Formats: sequence, C-alpha cells, structure tokens
Amino acid sequence: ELLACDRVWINLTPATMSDGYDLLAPHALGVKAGRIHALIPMSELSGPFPESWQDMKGRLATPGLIDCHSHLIYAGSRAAEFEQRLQGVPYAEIARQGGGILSTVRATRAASEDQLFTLALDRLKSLLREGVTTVEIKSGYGLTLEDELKMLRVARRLGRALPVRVRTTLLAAHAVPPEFDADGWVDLICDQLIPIAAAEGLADAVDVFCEGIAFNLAQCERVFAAARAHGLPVKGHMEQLSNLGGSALAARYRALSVDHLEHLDAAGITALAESGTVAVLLPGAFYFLRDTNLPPVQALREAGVPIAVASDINPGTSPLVSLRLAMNMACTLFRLTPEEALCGVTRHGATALGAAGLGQLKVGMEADFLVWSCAHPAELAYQVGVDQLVARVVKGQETLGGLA
Ligand SMILES: O=C(O)CC[C@@H]1NC(=O)NC1=O
Ligand SMILES: [Fe+3]
Repeated sequence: ELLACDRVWINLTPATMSDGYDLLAPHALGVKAGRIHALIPMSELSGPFPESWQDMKGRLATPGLIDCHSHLIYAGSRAAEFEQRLQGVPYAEIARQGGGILSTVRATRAASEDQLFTLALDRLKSLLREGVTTVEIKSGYGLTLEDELKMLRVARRLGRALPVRVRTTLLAAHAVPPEFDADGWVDLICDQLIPIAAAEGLADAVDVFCEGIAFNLAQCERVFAAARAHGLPVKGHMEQLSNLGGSALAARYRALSVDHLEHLDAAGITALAESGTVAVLLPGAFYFLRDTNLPPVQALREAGVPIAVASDINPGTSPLVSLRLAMNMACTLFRLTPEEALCGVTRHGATALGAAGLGQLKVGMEADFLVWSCAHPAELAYQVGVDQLVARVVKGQETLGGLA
C-alpha cells in the first residue's frame, strides 16, 4: 500500500479527530493523488524504509485546521472607534457619526479588487502559518451588486494564490446599505445577487445577519428561499445580541450552521439537533464586545448538536487574526474542553462548510494535515502565539516553505 503512494511520512502520532482526539500509536501516512491512501501502524511495518519516506520522529499529527467563519476581506480600520468605545462613547453615537459596519463598507467600496486582495493576503498568511488549511471567507462589506461580487472574486483569487482551500459565502444580508431600505436590499439580493453569484460559481453558501439592527426573520427567510432556489446551502449569524428565532428558521432550511448563539434558547437547540445543523461559536466577538451572555454550551452538548469554533475575523467585533486564539477563548470563556475546541476546528468545522472529505485523518479523506512540535493536542488550545508547525500538507503537498 505505502509503495503505491506518491509520498510517505513515518513515525507520526496521529490525532485522527474521528471521535474526539482518537490519538493513535505511531503510524505511517501515505498520500496518493492528494488523498490519504494509507494509514498503517508502525508496529506492522519493518524497515529499512526508502530514503524518501520522511521520518517525523513520533511527532503529533492532526488534520489541517478549518476556520469556518471569517470576514477576512475588508478595507479601512475601526481602530478609532475601538478607542472611542473604550472611552465610553456609545455604539449608537458611533453609528450616528458614520462608524460601525458602514464605515468599513465605504472603505471597501472605494478599494479596488487588487487592493482588497493585498490587504487580505497578509491576514490569510497569518492563519496559514498557524495551521489553517481551509478558510471560509464572507462578502458583506460591499453592499452593492458590483462590490459584493468584487469581494467574492477576491476570495476565489486568494484560494488560487495560496496553498489553502477557500469556501466563499455571500453575506449581502449583513447590513442595510444607505441607498436602500431593508426590504429593497433583500429584493436585490434575491432577484439579482444570488442568481448571478450562483451562475458564476462565486458563492459556495449564503449567510444572513438575523438581528434587530440587521434583518428580521421574514427578510432572512426570503434570502434562504432564494438561496435554496439556486442550489446554495445556507448559514446564519443567529441569536448574537437577541433571540428572533433565527436558529429555528435556519434549521427549517437545513442550514449548514448557525453562528454566534449567545442568546440561543431550548426551542432553537431542539430544532438544530433535528436538522443536523452545526453550532459555530465565535468567542472573539464575545470577548471583543465584552459580552457577558454566554452561549448555552452544556445544553448544546446534551442535545448532541455538533459544536464548531471559528475566528469571525472582522474589523468591528473580532479583529483577532488567529484561529488558535479562538480555540483558547472557546475554552477559557465558553468552557469547551481543548478536545472539543480542536474538534470544533477540524471535523465539526468541516461539517459547518458541508466539506465531507475534510477534517479527519482517515483513508480516503483529503490529504490536508499538520505535524506539530508540541507533545499533546491539548496544547493547541492551551498555548497561543508560539510557532509549533513542523509540516503543513495541503492536497498532499508540503507547503510551509512557501509561507516564509
Ligand atoms: O462590525 C462589523 O464590521 C461586523 C460585525 C459582525 N457582523 C455580524 O454579522 N456580527 C458581527 O459581530
Ligand atoms: Fe461574522
């Protein structure tokens, strides 16, 4: 089996993530045509081994990390309003002064595709260096037909430029642009933007911000129905600041995921358990907003709802460009275990993107895996800011060299 492989790594200690860590004894891992072709215990092999088989000396191996929720592409900065907020200026006042999402919208509309690409590239490289091999990137700062499509094109271009899988999400229902009222903007999303994005293959999913300051249940349902009509799966920013019943609506549309969930209730949890929708926790926004209303983690566990963790990188509520920091916060703030946090950025992160072949070390899965210098997988959520990657393999190709 191993002799048939394009490339072989030996003496790996795999955390397969197929059921919790599922930490195995040392194995050999063989890759063929970008997929895991063999995963064999070293105890079943006897040397001498071919020179080309790379000896990883017993080091920990995990699936590539999956950041299933980011707003990585944007121009401008919200640092000034961060400073104002810390000085006690209320959100409403900042919004009245033109701050908030719409200030990022103005800067993103004014930026060219090239400028947005260059700005996002550095953020994306930071994620890749800490082990992210798949990232979801949303639109949502253009808020015109052309600028939303521009953002999705930049996302697709990022996936071609770097050794990473990019999943794109149309989040035009992120905020109401100044030129429309909410219903008028939802009309354009449903009648023009979703059809074009689907026809041009620019969007892998459609997302909404279901909130009092954004779009109501009826408007979100119109967007979901239009997405379904064009064969696109849906997801939603749900129950972040209040409970409009967004998660139950998303479950009715068999959404891939619902995200944030600080105000999720029992009815929503029951609906998610029935639909198989993933609960994506975004501790970066909770932390940065100094929120105190915790998502119902224990109730989600008891209902068997899969829990994922993501960065929610965005300039307003989570300017924290690190998935491992999000893992650490999911443990320290939301009391996930390190094992749940790692599952949340591998197997469950893959499910939140509908990416069946990703997120586990198993024969037949995509050959996206990482080799670490740390001894135990719990360290990945425990420690932040230390470069511990020894190898980063995407589609069976070693990629760390290209990220220097
Ligand atoms: O403030 C921003 O720029 C985005 C806020 C961000 N978007 C969303 O739907 N929820 C959030 O916290
Ligand atoms: Fe978000």
